[in-house]
Amino acid sequence: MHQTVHVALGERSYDVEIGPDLLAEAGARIAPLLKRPRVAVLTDETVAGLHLEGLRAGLAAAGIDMVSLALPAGEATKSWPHFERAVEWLLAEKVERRDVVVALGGGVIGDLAGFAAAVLRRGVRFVQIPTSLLAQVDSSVGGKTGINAPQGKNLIGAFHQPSLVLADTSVLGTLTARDFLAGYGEVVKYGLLGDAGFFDWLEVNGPALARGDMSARVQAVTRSVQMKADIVARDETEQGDRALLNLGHTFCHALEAATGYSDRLLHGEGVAIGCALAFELSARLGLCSQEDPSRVRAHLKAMGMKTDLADIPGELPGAEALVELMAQDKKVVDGQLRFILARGIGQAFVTSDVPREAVLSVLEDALATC
Ligand SMILES: O=C(O)C(=O)C[C@@H](O)[C@H](O)[C@H](O)COP(=O)(O)O
Repeated sequence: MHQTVHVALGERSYDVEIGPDLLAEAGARIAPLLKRPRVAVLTDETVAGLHLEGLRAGLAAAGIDMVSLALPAGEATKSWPHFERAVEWLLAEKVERRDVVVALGGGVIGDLAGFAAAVLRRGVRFVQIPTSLLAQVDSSVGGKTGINAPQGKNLIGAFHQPSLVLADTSVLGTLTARDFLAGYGEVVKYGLLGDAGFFDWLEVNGPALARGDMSARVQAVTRSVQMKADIVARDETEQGDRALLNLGHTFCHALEAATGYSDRLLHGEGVAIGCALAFELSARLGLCSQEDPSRVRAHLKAMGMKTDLADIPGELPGAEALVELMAQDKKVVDGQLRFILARGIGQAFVTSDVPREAVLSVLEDALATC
């Protein structure tokens, strides 16, 4: 059942291994990268309780020692204080330039550990062991690392590719339903941005995925990672096409900032709502038919996911304030915001030709239902 996706980036190329029970094989798979049999593992407290001993045993089976630091779970950890703590710990552990840092966790840990590895002694290698669906299909692949700033999401960071990604699909079984569905938001994104057939497949197989069907999970993770690998190989540093992977994220990042990176809205939940809004905006601009946003929302709802701004608990700021938050988006060029819109399901494209009034009107209508 194991699959391998190769990310072709010249001397920065690496494999993404996907399948059940990979944690037990971690030592054998990481060993070829090591100059000495020792790794430093960054993780979070929740994941540590569930999977750190499994990783320790997998490494020990290949004679590899590990030291570990567990940070608090949650998006608030992607911030300067925890980043500083992680870097200082790696220095205290005397992690050397030829050593390997391991990120064991979801997107927060992967992004933070990757950024720590990028700056430690001006760059050490790192291995991603993503434990959430979101991290397996998205954040562990492609080398975007970083932390959030008070001004916005992921505003401080570096491109730093991992040397290997081990996506153990068995560990998805320990996710809460909420976390699994948040990650599913990123899976749906791939169908929406570039593969209508995959979206059709998800409409049929999404419920089986959520129930834990391992073969469906491996298939969905592999298709998602393959799509991401192809895009990243064409455009590693987001000069063009890579921005397609940002479908739904312009709205999402503004909503995450507006909710204070709190438990009110998980990143993947914001992506799902953001994709629904991006399709609504596309339909209103006459780019796609009105059936497309309806179909997107129908599938998200059928999966029991957050779809509307009304699904976010607590107060939200007004439409003007949300658009203002978007001004910090990394896709802004010469002060002009760029959006990922769609001509249909599977047909996303990047454009700066979006009237501010159209964005405001989509948001005002969405806020009116809150
Ligand atoms: O890898 C990418 O490129 C993406 O845009 C994938 C996104 O799903 C991911 O959330 C990414 O971290 C967002 O990047 P950002 O540059 O918009 O912060």
